[in-house]
Amino acid sequence: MPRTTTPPMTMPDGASRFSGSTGLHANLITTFLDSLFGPSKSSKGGLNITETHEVVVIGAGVAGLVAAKTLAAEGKDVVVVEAANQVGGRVQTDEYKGFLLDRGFQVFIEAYPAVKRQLDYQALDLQSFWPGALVRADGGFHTVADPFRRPQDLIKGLLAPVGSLGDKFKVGLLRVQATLTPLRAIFDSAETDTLTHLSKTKGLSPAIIERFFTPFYQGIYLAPLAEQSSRMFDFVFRMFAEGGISLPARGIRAVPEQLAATLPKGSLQLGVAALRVGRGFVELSDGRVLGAEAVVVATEEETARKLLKKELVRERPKPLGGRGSTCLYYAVPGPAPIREPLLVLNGESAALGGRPGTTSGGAGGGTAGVAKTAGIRTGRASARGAKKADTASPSPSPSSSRPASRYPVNNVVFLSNIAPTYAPPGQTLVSVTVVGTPAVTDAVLDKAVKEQLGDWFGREAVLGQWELLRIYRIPYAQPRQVPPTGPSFVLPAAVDWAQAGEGGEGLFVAGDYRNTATLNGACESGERAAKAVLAHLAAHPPGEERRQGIEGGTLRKETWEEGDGRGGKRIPDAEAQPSLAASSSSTSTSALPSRPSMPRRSHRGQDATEAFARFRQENERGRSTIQGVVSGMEGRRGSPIVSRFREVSEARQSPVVAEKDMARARAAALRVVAPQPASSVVDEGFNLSRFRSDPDERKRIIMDKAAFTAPKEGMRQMTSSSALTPSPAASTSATLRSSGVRSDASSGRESRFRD
Ligand SMILES: Cc1cc2nc3c(=O)[nH]c(=O)nc-3n(C[C@H](O)[C@H](O)[C@H](O)COP(=O)(O)OP(=O)(O)OC[C@H]3O[C@@H](n4cnc5c(N)ncnc54)[C@H](O)[C@@H]3O)c2cc1C
Repeated sequence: MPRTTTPPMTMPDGASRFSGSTGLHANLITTFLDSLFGPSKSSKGGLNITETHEVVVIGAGVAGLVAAKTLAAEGKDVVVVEAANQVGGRVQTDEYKGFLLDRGFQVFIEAYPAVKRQLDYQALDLQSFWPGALVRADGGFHTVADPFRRPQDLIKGLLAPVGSLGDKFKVGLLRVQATLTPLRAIFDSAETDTLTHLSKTKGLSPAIIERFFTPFYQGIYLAPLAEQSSRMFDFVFRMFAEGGISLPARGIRAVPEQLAATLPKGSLQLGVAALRVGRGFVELSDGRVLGAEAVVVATEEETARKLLKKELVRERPKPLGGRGSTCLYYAVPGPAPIREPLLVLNGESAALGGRPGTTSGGAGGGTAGVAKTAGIRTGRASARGAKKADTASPSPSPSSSRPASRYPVNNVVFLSNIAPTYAPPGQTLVSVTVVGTPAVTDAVLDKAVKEQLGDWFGREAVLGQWELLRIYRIPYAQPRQVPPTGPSFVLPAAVDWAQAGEGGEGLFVAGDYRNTATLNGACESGERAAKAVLAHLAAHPPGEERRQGIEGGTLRKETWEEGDGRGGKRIPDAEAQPSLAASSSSTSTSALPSRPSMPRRSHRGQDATEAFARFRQENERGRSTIQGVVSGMEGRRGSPIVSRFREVSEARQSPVVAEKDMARARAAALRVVAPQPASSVVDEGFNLSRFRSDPDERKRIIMDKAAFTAPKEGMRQMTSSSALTPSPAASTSATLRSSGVRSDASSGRESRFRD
């Protein structure tokens, strides 16, 4: 790909008149102002970069939030763009009539290692399930508890008609083995499907598979056991053995909300979708184009494949596809018919005609059956389940005479038994999970569910008192993970377009489809993407991706105005003022990299010019503190530009800088305190772009003591030997040190500013 030349940089009114060292200062200051004032514009190749960041993350699901959190914690200037109006992606909770309704029944598995690293469990106020389940079989409910954690239920468990004594012994062994197997070994192990794994490898009987493992794991995988990797079974089984399952008291949405709360203020942009992604830029649905050193695409697989076509398609020619689930919520007056905080499983799968070796199982067959009764087409997986269920041999259980079509439920939970906060006082919240998304009306589904649960909990109560609150149909709840997943179970975090000769370095991916289809997989892939981004940023000087990623072309005569709070909107060419690029004739400006220019309209442009002029005056008097500029502009207190200035100024001068200001202040400091060469160097054509990108150039300038002017107040000249290190990361930290930023050695973060 041809390297594009750097276009002339546009300057705010007045700035282009400066030349020589003043001109350079002007450029540095303009750069600084850009970093302070947010959206501004640079034109390149028909793309108008409206603001720039070190990293843009696309998607505020758990994976994107973890990536952003990790990067922000390292002091990176990161922005997250999210198409929806809230964070969390698939992890959502709605409040309705005083109930907390998670969008689809989900559980919080406490042992997940990456989840543990990322979340503060205490703050989530986790409300626990009892370890085990209540299995509906043979017309009654039977407790199957984890004897290691609820030994008091051991006898009940042994007596339950859910498999033989031999089965129960084998499950105990399986549990011990699981905790002794390293996680890595699980994902490296020979792989088959879960049904074969349980029946053939582990030697479990059809009874325990059908009555316990099928509804339990089908509720997790949202797919028949025959379509799920045995590695996933071993992983999740181990997680259950190691820790509890629970729900945050405020609903599952507390998970992404906690992650989002760690991000710097202003770094989340909701309700704006990424339309196009390339090396160094992201084009958004509101018309803006963000420039970035690195871009993390943390959407679901389908969108990621649209945004990053070539590489993801080559990586996996066909997408994994998704699995759906349907969740019905009911309000029940008074207490629940079952008081224990337990998951209730439909162990009557035998009644549905399922058997090991088929893919039926309780809900799979039932779901399709509902649709079949209603004469409506279902999704492929459900239909397959129905076919097998219909042809299987009948069970000897008392329920066997019932037609499968009437029994869609996979599992039921009286959620307010687990977390009383999920229901208003005096009421019970019931969640009912149906695997898949049956193509039947809500009324048909509600009727089928109530009929089944009427048999379980009493027809009069269920049909007469249970009020349907909402039905959530989620066609894409999880990516499918059908064996063989092979060595690519965990996919790489970086998209190496450069390798393909297409210059795509700086593009990264995250999401549960690149790992296990769980919260843990999402967290882990977010962590890995962030790690890859950090390595990339350390190896590539700032500006490189943006400069190289946007192909050459003509400058668009467009400008921007403020107004929508997200960086403004386009003003048609005809209304645009004459291009500033044309009036920017200074030699020094043309030598600069593709920094965004200041918008020229309204108070913002005036303020920028005024701030700049004020800054210059202060600078000449050796008082180039930002505070000086702010105090000089007291009269314009109401103006957003002044308050923004003040905010950053205060952050920079306070002894302890809040996390939220760190990234922006760091970026600002990097630009402002870049060494200011004397006029001789400027005359040679000091090139900030080259200074940033070319280690030799940087070294040359730094080594040439004569090339420096005396540092101004509040800015220290770089003297430490580490400042000479050609690595951009080292240069950055030296620069920060020179500006009074103390680096916290243990965390690698800058933790403090001083003037
Ligand atoms: C019903 C249900 C039950 C589940 N149960 C469990 C469970 O019990 N345990 C468990 O561990 N996991 C469970 N999961 C899975 C878990 O929730 C997911 O694995 C995880 O949330 C995926 O996170 P993600 O960040 O990879 O993707 P997502 O959450 O899908 O996030 C992707 C984000 O990208 C955004 N986006 C998409 N396109 C664009 C664009 N062009 N521009 C900007 N933004 C865009 C989306 O709006 C979304 O916010 C369940 C999921 C569901 C739905």
